[in-house]
Amino acid sequence: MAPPAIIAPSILSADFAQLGQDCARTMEQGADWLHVDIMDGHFVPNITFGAPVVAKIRSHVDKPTVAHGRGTFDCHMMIAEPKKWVKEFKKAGCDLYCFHYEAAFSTAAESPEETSDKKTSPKELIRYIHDNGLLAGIAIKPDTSVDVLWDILDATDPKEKPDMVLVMTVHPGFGGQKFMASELPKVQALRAKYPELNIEVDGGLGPGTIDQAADAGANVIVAGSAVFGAKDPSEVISLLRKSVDSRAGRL
Ligand SMILES: O=C(CO)[C@H](O)[C@H](O)COP(=O)(O)O
Repeated sequence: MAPPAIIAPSILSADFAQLGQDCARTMEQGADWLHVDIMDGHFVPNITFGAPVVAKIRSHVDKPTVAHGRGTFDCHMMIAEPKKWVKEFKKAGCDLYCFHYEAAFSTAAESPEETSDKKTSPKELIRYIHDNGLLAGIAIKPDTSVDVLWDILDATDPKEKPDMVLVMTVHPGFGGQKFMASELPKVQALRAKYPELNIEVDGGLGPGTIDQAADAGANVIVAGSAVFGAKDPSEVISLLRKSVDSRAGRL
């Protein structure tokens, strides 16, 4: 059976002038995780915020008591040099550090102050994230084939295996874009091979698109505009959860 639904509202659609309160309210409305979009203006053509802001909002939401538990900060690192920021985000209160495969061969520098000629690789980066006490996620953009993930998911050393895969259903950079159903065969292929893997989808998810994503096998659902723009966010969160859990035979 696929793992239970995890609903992770993307705070990209929150009111940044009252981010802490918006995050706390979303949790009260039934969210499991918060999806925290970090954009650096290089890897994607947009800039959001960094570790100091994550540290501030962390104080508004209780830390999870178990891995993958309620209150998990699922930090989606849309940044060009993911290894550089692992320690900073751990300190800030991130729980799950999800980097992009497309950025994973960048510099091996381990802090913003450091430079390095060495390059890292996805498996090395996952090991490094785990060694720093975080869960590790790996994300792929719409133009990236799911085939790049098999070798990583089949890593024999558990330290090099990701805890979650994120399949982007929009081109990363902005909220409120149209859902790309063309990405769902990637989710189907992942679910067929890994029944227990946490598979996250992100971009354009809401009441009108959730059934397709749930049918494909996604269980971690990111929704920004659909949740923060809803008249009744609790109702939307509950609808997303039901769609996933009923398809997984949990209801
Ligand atoms: O990663 C993202 C953009 O790069 C956002 O998380 C995503 O697009 C969510 O927004 P929405 O649900 O409004 O599409």
